[in-house]
Amino acid sequence: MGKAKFKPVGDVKPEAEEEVEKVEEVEEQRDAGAVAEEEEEEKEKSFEELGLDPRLIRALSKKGIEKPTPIQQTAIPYILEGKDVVARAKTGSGKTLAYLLPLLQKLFSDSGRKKKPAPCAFVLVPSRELCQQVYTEVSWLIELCRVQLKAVQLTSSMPVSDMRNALAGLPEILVTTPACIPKCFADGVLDPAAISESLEILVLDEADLLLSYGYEDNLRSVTSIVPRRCQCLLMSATTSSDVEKLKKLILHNPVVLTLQEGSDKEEPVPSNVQQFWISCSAQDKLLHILALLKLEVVQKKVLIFINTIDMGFKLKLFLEKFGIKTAILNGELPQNSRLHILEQFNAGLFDYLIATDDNNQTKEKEEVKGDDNKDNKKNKRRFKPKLDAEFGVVRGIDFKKVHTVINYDMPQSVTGYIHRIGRTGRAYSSGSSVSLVSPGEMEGFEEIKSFLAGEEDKDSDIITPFPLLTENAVESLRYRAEDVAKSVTKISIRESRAQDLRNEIINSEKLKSHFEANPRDLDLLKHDKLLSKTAPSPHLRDIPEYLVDAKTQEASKMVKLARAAMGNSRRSGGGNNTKKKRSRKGSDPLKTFNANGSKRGRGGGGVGQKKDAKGSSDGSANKKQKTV
Ligand SMILES: Nc1ncnc2c1ncn2[C@@H]1O[C@H](COP(=O)(O)OP(=O)(O)OP(=O)(O)O)[C@@H](O)[C@H]1O
Repeated sequence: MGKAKFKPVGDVKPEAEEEVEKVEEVEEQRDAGAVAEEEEEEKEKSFEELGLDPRLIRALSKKGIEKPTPIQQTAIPYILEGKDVVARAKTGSGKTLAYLLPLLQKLFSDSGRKKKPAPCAFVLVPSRELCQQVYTEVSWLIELCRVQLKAVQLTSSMPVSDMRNALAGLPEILVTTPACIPKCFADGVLDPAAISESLEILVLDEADLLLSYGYEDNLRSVTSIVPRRCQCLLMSATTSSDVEKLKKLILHNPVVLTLQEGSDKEEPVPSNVQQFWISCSAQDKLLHILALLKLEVVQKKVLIFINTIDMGFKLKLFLEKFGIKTAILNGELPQNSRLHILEQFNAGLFDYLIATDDNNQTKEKEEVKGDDNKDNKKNKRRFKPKLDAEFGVVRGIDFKKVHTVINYDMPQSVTGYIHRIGRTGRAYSSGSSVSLVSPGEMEGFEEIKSFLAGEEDKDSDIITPFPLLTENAVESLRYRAEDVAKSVTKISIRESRAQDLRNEIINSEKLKSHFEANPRDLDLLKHDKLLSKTAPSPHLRDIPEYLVDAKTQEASKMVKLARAAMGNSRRSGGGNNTKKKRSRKGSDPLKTFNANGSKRGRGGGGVGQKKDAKGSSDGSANKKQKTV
């Protein structure tokens, strides 16, 4: 998170000029001293210098958070001043605390006074998972600060009686989705007039996603009762016309902050994420993911994205046959199960999570065309899933310690790519991504690449070919992979999906009561259990050494060594990892090792300098390539 600059973007209304100038002043001051790296470092502000309350600083310290990220350094003072703020900063840059800290500080001064008839701070997020995440974050801050504030979360699926109970203690902070508020009005749980009287701060988190989740009408009914004096904050990872629309709909003369790191170019993907790709046919994707995971040339934990639920089950069943256990996360699972899977994954209880990243049912309808890219009219969908409209597992979720994101299926949009990749390399940690790109996905992939490279740098290769898998290594697995793939039939996929759903519904009930009694116990149920009825046969579980190409074997050893050096063993818990950053940097084989033989020197032929897709090896095409 090194050097950072902020500058105003977009069409700020004339009356906002004063604020924008202030932002420019900030930028000028930073630029003036930006010659020497040390000076730049010196200018980094501490939480104290941002004017944060000592209670909050102590609470952060207890959680191992010692210095603010760039977006926090810039946004917090403006929010404390009472300005409306639009903050755009890349995924994992710490936007949640950037608004929660000043929001809480503002409420501190009110705590102890007479309770208001409705919450005075609303945080609106696009999904239930995010609701839970933000609620958890705000709850530990309140707890550690020992202040008399109360936060609640509401989602549309809650029974009205639960909603009433939650609001009965007159909470100051409400974390919810936009869809839930009109429902609360309709059920008489929230009173619009009381909100108009009480509301002081409104936050739209993940603003770039709110409209794409279909919340426009819901948001309009909320904004119609937001009082003029209310401070509005809009946080987003990408710039889009949706953000602009929301800005116009809700904000008054906002300060617009855009985080730019290192250069003037906007880089929406964190610079500490190395991005790779592998070109293969749609049919060969199973083979390639098998090679990546079985030969252990990617760092665990691994988050694997697919576009349809059936594909997730196909992948799970396929990998199971080789003794690779995975868990599945998608919108048809009950909410308790989803939250539990997330908690278990974050706690390091399993290494591989296969996730479907949104609730777009049209994609689900395409599943029959599916992975083989074949139109097959006979294959009408028989299993119609009931997807949760507030499901959004990927976007904005703070997956902990994910080292690798794999796009098994390519996302359908540039924004989708950015949000997926943003699940690794969060805050000050490092990560990498590997995208499996079939010929049919190449157009979309090129679009993503040119977006990331930007207008001026069209030829630069931010996403480079994955260097640690040789063709021999992949081919050595082909026979087994193809044989096993045939055994994963549509019927077995359907049965597994139905079985998994049944299991999780039962689990969900157990979880509900269990969580009530033991909120901290994570190990009640295993989500990465086998779905196939037969255990993997030994000849598939253990790939004989003679089959594995020597160079890939060496790469795999390096990855394992790096894992050991990083202390990234399975079942490692949470905690602050900034202290390990140095050794992690030095030992990541994705920076120091090249399967083609050479170790990477400063100007040498490692991953960063590896030949690009067009065959350039002079490094010029890779000048945007970041090392982790
Ligand atoms: N100042 C800090 N120092 C260290 N870690 C931090 C700091 N601020 C936040 N974090 C941690 O960084 C991670 C990412 O933060 P957060 O989820 O707020 O990112 P984000 O910008 O909202 O990402 P996204 O756009 O994907 O939602 C979290 O685990 C958070 O606890």
